[in-house]
Order: sequence, then C-alpha cells, then structure tokens
Amino acid sequence: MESLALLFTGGALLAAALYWFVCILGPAEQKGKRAADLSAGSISAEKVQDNYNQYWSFFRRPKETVGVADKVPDFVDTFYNLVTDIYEWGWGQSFHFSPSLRGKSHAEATRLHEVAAADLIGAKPGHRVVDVGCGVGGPMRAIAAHSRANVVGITINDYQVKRARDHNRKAGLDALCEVVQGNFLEMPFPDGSFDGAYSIEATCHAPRLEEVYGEIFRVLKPGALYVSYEWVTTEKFAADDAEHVEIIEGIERGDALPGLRSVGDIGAAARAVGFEIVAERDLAAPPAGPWWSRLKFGRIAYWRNHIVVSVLAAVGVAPKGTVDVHEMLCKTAEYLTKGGEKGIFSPMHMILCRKPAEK
Ligand SMILES: C=C(CC[C@@H](C)[C@H]1CC[C@H]2C3=CC[C@H]4[C@H](C)[C@@H](O)CC[C@]4(C)[C@H]3CC[C@]12C)C(C)C
Ligand SMILES: C[S@@+](CC[C@H](N)C(=O)[O-])C[C@H]1O[C@@H](n2cnc3c(N)ncnc32)[C@H](O)[C@@H]1O
Repeated sequence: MESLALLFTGGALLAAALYWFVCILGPAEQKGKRAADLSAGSISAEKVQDNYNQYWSFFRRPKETVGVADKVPDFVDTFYNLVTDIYEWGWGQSFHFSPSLRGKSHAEATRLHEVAAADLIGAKPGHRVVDVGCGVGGPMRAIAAHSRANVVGITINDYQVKRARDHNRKAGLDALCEVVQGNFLEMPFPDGSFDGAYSIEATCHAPRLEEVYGEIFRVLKPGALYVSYEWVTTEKFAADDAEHVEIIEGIERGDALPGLRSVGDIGAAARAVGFEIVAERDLAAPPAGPWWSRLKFGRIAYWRNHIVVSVLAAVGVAPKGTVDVHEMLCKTAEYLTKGGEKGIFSPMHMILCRKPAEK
C-alpha cells in the first residue's frame, strides 16, 4: 500500500515537474504557438529532413553563385517553411530584433521598434502602406493599430500568409491588414499605388538590394517615404580576420542570406534606384541597449527547448527533421550574439528614403 502511495506521489511530482519545465518555464514568449503544434509550414512531415538537406546544399556552392542564383526566393521559402513555427513558439509573432530598453519588456521594446517605423514614414488613417517581407504579421498589426493606416503585407511563404491572416482576424485587425503571397522582387502591385512602405529585417534575403529597392520605388507614389531596418556588417568588420569571417558566414548560413551587405552598400543601393536619402543611422549603436541580450536567455532554456523538440519528434508529434532545424537555430543564435558583441554586425541599420515628388 505504502509503495503504491509512494509511486503515485512520485508520478504526480514528475508530471508537475514536466509541466513546470515545458509550460511555466516555457519558451521565450508564448504567442499563438505551442510546442505540440510545431509543423514545417507547407512541407509535409515526411519531407522535412529532405528539405533541410536541400537548404544546406545551397551553401555548398561557391559563394559567388549563391548571390546570383535565381533560386534564392525558393530557398528562402524552404527556410521559412522549416523555421516559422519554431520562431513563433520561441520568439513571438515579430521576426526581428530590437534594441533592449531599460525598464521595458522585450514585447514592449519590439512594439516600440515597429511603431517607430510607422512614425518615420508618417503613416496615418487613409494611407495605404506596404510591408515588404511581412512574416506572420507582428509588425503589421502593431503598425495598423498604432497609425490606423491600411497595411498590405507581402511574403514569399504561403504558410506565413495563412498564419498572418489568422492572427489578423483574431486581433480584429483584418479590416486594416491584408496579406498577399508573392515575391518582393516582382511585386503584384501597380506603379504608384502606395503612400508609404517599410521593411523590417527582410530585404537582407534579396540577392541584390537594388532589385527589391527598385520594386519598392516603383510601387510608391511620388513624394512617399520608405523606411528599412537592414542587416549589415559594420565598419568594424575586417574581411581579413578569420574569426570575423566565420561569424558572418555562420549568420548567413543560419538565416538564409545570399550574402550580407556592408553598411556603405545600403545608401548606395537606395540612390542607385532613384531614392533621396532622408536619414540613415544604426539603431544598434550606443546608447541603444544590446539587441542580442534576448538571445542570451541561457543554456538552460536552449536545453529545455532542445529536449522538448527532441521528445516531440521522437514520439512523432513534431516532424523528424525539426531537431536538426532547432540545432541549426541554436548555432545561429551563437553567431548572432558574437556578431553583436564584437560590433561587426547590426540587424537594424535604419535607412529612410523618399521617392522624389513629381516636378
Ligand atoms: C530577421 C531574421 C530572423 C531574426 C530572428 C527573429 C531569429 C534569428 C535567430 C532565431 C532564433 C534562434 C534561436 C532559437 C532557439 C534555439 C529556439 O529554442 C527558440 C527560437 C529561437 C530563439 C529563434 C527565434 C528567432 C530568431 C531570434 C533573419 C532570418 C533574416
Ligand atoms: C525575418 S522575416 C521578417 C518578417 C517581418 N518583417 C517581421 O519583422 O516580423 C523575413 C521575411 O521576408 C520574407 N521574404 C524573404 N524573401 C522574400 C521574397 N523574395 N519575396 C517576398 N518575401 C520575402 C520572408 O518570407 C519573411 O516573411
């Protein structure tokens, strides 16, 4: 009898510990996704491992051909099928960084970073604004709620379109927010059809920045503003420093980037397509708090997530390749943190541009 009670108490304690480990400690931010719902976007469960291998084969080519390959949007699409659910589960609905702010939570800092973009382009009620590379729409919802402008998001990834539309509906913002699937290198919008545009940590996926900037220029009305938060290597990056190169290549491999640009390339690309530059500034520069602090949520949290993903994959709840994808993200987080600490990389180089008004 006593051993039965002992067994029962032991079992209850174990269940409580498991619940605490997975649900209370939980992922960094629980918004919309539970670990048990992890999928691989539009890829069927049995094809995840193949798609993951395919993703890596892209980086086995010589670097010059990675940059010019027409296949970049396809490989970026595969990447987002693999990572979208893990991002939502472990990070939230906004797939970007923000400077950490004293006294503010990550969620608050994220929102402030997003509405700052809306304020920079003067988004207001009645405006039609395009969100270039919108993810599952975290920024779009914050910006629409803040400015009451109509926001049209575009993403290459079908699964993100579905997630973003669901979130918009649940947030009661579907009257202001619209999402379309498409390639931002050839946007399905007429010339001069938007009063403003923004892109948050998305145009880094374009093989050539001029191509996406040229498209944004085309769809804007004369006099309209465009703001972008760009991923760049800073002036501190030294191409002859092996450690720097390893960090930057690690960031490229773990984030589906055809090649990171240097800070000077951004303004040059904007000017080349006809934009006037209104302002340009690295939002990660001091006095901003480190954007990478949230990535340092600790070994324990990474291990907890790793165990959760491994168990779910082993019992067939999550697709098998999910463990590899999660492992890749753990390494990516290390490279991003090193890039931030060494000051050789910024994910928030801000550029504000205007399409010249018609004479
Ligand atoms: C702009 C881009 C994405 C930026 C970030 C949103 C993501 C970059 C690295 C991601 C993560 C790394 C570690 C993951 C962790 C191992 C897992 O347990 C939970 C999710 C992570 C924290 C994940 C979350 C999103 C990132 C921070 C790129 C792609 C241009
Ligand atoms: C890191 S996510 C950022 C998403 C969003 N801006 C945010 O901050 O939450 C990058 C986004 O760019 C989109 N993207 C990348 N390449 C694209 C392309 N060629 N056409 C359209 N969208 C693209 C991805 O699908 C993804 O939604």
